[in-house]
Amino acid sequence: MGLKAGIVGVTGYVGEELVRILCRHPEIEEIRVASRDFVGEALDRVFPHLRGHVDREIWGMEKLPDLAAWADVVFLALPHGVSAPVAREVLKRGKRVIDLAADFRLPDVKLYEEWYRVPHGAPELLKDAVYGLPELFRSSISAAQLVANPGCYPTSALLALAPLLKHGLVDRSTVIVDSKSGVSGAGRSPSLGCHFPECNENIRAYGVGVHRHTPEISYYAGVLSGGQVDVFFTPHLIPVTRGILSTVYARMERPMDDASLRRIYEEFYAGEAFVQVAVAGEWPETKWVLGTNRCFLGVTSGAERQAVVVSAIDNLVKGAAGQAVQNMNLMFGLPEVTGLTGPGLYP
Ligand SMILES: NC(=O)C1=CN([C@@H]2O[C@H](COP(=O)(O)OP(=O)(O)OC[C@H]3O[C@@H](n4cnc5c(N)ncnc54)[C@H](OP(=O)(O)O)[C@@H]3O)[C@@H](O)[C@H]2O)C=CC1
Ligand SMILES: CC(=O)N[C@@H](CCC(=O)OP(=O)(O)O)C(=O)O
Repeated sequence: MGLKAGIVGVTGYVGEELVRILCRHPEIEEIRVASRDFVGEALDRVFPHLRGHVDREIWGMEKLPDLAAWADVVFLALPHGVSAPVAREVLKRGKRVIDLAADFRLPDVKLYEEWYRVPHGAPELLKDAVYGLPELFRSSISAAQLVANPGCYPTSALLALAPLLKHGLVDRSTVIVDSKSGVSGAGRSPSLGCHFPECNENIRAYGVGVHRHTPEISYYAGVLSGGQVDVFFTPHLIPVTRGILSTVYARMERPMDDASLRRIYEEFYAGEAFVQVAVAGEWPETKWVLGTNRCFLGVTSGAERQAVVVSAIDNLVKGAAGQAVQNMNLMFGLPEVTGLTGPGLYP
């Protein structure tokens, strides 16, 4: 097909992961990249592991109009608040945008500004944005000009919750999402909390009760179930580089044995290339998904009518760059798995 892909924010972890995936994608003809710092540098000087694979100069943000005019699709791996006006510039030139930040994930400006505490940079575009979680919202993605790639925690939580919610199996008044993330989830810019002596050999909850992924999980859980879902979400930082493990708890409306619940999950995700339901007695681990676009789910129903679902993803792949490429494949009519297959890293 020969697609031209632009990546803005290439010097971050998500931008780099996009390059890593797209440079092996058989339908990508060329990649051009932009960022704020390192302008004029060769990308393979910033990331020597890309040497011999992608040989590009990093453009500054002033070249955005050129990038947009040239590209078929532009990925925005920028912080929230920064990406919305950039999306507007690209869309103005008739090109497709996949935004990996949070600017277009929530349904309205009020909710966004309440949780993100910054003014929305392009509110007029919200109505056109499509939430890019393919396994749950596939039909609207292919025609979209603007895709809001989901947050990493919401991806892990919503894939775990969807069968329960779609089938009306659980009490929607108390859904608990307990998540652990590796430190790459916080991006490449140094911060005290991610400094090695602070986060190594340590586990800490953060954003308790106020994390900005809470409304994203609640809103799309509500869309899936057709009613309000009260989500209690707590993320934790753990001393690994990549990976998210989310454990989701909900009270079942009626008793159901393990095998029946697992069958519901297997049927729900039958035919999905990237969602695997673990066999009985297996509990997903982050090492099962590292470097892959997979989500591994383990499920059980306990004696007290509780459903417990364990969900493992790689935050940078299914939680970000891989899912964005999955969305690109859908938007351009390519097989959804193109450029995203193959086993991950182990150990
Ligand atoms: N890390 C993860 O696991 C996930 C991240 N995301 C989201 O993806 C986006 C990128 O995340 P991540 O790669 O981790 O973040 P990083 O902090 O690693 O990278 C951010 C990138 O944005 C650039 N940038 C920052 N500010 C500006 C600006 N004002 N103008 C232009 N460029 C700017 C940075 O450039 P420079 O190097 O020049 O400062 C860098 O290239 C964020 O919105 C994040 O929330 C989503 C899912 C998962
Ligand atoms: C470990 C860690 O810090 N994780 C990040 C998740 C980043 C992310 O994916 O969030 P957005 O794309 O919604 O900004 C956090 O909790 O803010």
